[in-house]
Formats: sequence, C-alpha cells, structure tokens
Amino acid sequence: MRDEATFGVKVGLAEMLSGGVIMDVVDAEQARIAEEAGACAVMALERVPSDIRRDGGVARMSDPEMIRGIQQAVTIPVMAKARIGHFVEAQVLESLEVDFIDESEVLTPADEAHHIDKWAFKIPFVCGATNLGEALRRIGEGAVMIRSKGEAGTGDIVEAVRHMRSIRGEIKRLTRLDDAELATAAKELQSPLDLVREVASTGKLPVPLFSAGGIATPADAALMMQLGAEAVFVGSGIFKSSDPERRARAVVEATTHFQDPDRIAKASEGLGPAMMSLETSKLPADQVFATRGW
Ligand SMILES: O=C(CO)[C@H](O)[C@H](O)COP(=O)(O)O
Repeated sequence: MRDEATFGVKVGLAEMLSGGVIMDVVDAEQARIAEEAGACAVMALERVPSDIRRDGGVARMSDPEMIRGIQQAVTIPVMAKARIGHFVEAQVLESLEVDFIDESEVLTPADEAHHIDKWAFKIPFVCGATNLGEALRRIGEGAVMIRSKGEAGTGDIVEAVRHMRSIRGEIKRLTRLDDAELATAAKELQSPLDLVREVASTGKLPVPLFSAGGIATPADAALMMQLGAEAVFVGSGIFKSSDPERRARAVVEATTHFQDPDRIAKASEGLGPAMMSLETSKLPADQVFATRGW
C-alpha cells in the first residue's frame, strides 16, 4: 500500500548516495576493493553484466551466502538484484536486510507484464528506465531511485547517453506545457498524471536519477554526471578491466570532480586496457538488456 511518509524516508536514503559510484562486486574481496577505492555502495551479484552476456542462460538473484559474505566485508550499503517481476526474490533480499533492491533488466525477467509492487516492501528499490514514461511508471510502483539503463556489460556508453538525454529532455518539455497539455502528455507517457504534474512543476524527478550501463572509463563517468546523473553505477567497466583497483579509484575521482577536466585527465593516466567492449548497435535484438521491462 502507498505510504508517502515511508516513501520520503526511502528517497532520503537514495539521496545519500548522490555524487557517488556504486560498484558491482561478485565476492567479498572485490567488495573490499570497491570500499577502499571510495565506492558509496556495492551491488552484490553473481556475475558482472559482461559475464552474464557472455554466458547466456537465465540470470537470477545471487546466492544468499555470497550476499552475506559481502555484507560482512564492507561498511557501505549493499544492494542486490532481483529479476523483473520476481517478488519472491525481492522478499528473500528483504529478509537478508540488503540496503537496496535493484529490480534489474540485467537479470532474466520473471514476468513479461508486471513489475514488482514495490510499495509492498519496507526496503527501497532502484529500477532502470530508458525514457521518462518508464521512469514514472516505476516510481508509481514505489521505486525511490531511477537509473538510466544504458546497455550493461558492453562498455559502450552510447545507450547511457541516449537514455539520460531522453529522460532529461522529456522533463524539460513537460515544464513548458499547460494543464490540458499535461493530461495528454500523461496519456502519451503512459504515466500517472499526478507524477507528470509534479515533474512539470519541479523540473525534476521526485527521486534521484542515477546512470548505469556501459560506463568503462573515468571520462564516461564524468560525461554521465555532466549530462545530469546524480551518481553512477559501474560494473564490468571496473572488474573486467586490466587493473580494477586503479580504475575503481579513477572512476571515483572523475565522478567526484566531474567538472574538472584536469583531474579527469590525471585520473585517466596509465590505467591499462579498459574492459573488452561490444558495440551496442551491432548486438542482435535478443541480446539487448535495455528493452526488458516496459
Ligand atoms: O545493472 C546494473 C545496475 O542495475 C549494473 O550495476 C550496471 O548496469 C553495470 O553495467 P556495466 O557492467 O555496463 O557497468
């Protein structure tokens, strides 16, 4: 059931991560590296997205034992992923007392029509979106953090840019509409009218907007921040690179100082090869994660 007071508290928890880097980790050792590099949170998952992409098959919630090991290894918040629509995986993650659940398109969707009713949980949720309508539908279901989806596991930033520009551009457009036009916009966006009106009057989402999917370099992270992301998620870009410890620190530095090209340049020096990348435009349609969910 919708509870505005709890919603406000959860949004506050999400805002505490603003300006930071949330790093995907698959074990306690990587979690320690992430924390030492300055990550504001870690995302516990069995395989980073590029490995999920390489291996194929059904990708599911991680083993609770692995999640507990990561929780014990770090003091920063620990997130974990549930499949789209898999509310029992979310119940399990809530019982493990992770700090955030990511209802993620990176895992294989469990339900083709329904996302999780996030109001039914005490724990805050983050969800991905490719456009404003998708973001507002997730918020309407109770998500308290939106991340632009990008195309996880490719190392190609182009989709993250497309999704961030789309969300921010659509928000700007709403601010110029009158009441009658907003009602039509809500219909076109397939989004709740009250949320559309709120976005039009404030010029922003009612929850933090972060960016994920395809960030592989310090400059990529700074690019997404300059385009309006309030924080970034980085997975494959760090732990599939040649020197994860250095790259993790460099991505944190560039995210913190995203408007300072000198610091981004310094952070980018001598990091060694980035992850093996894939051009998103050449992916077959059935290998695109961002179109999962609606
Ligand atoms: O799924 C995620 C967020 O929910 C990942 O953290 C993020 O998308 C990682 O993508 P990449 O491996 O391309 O950095």
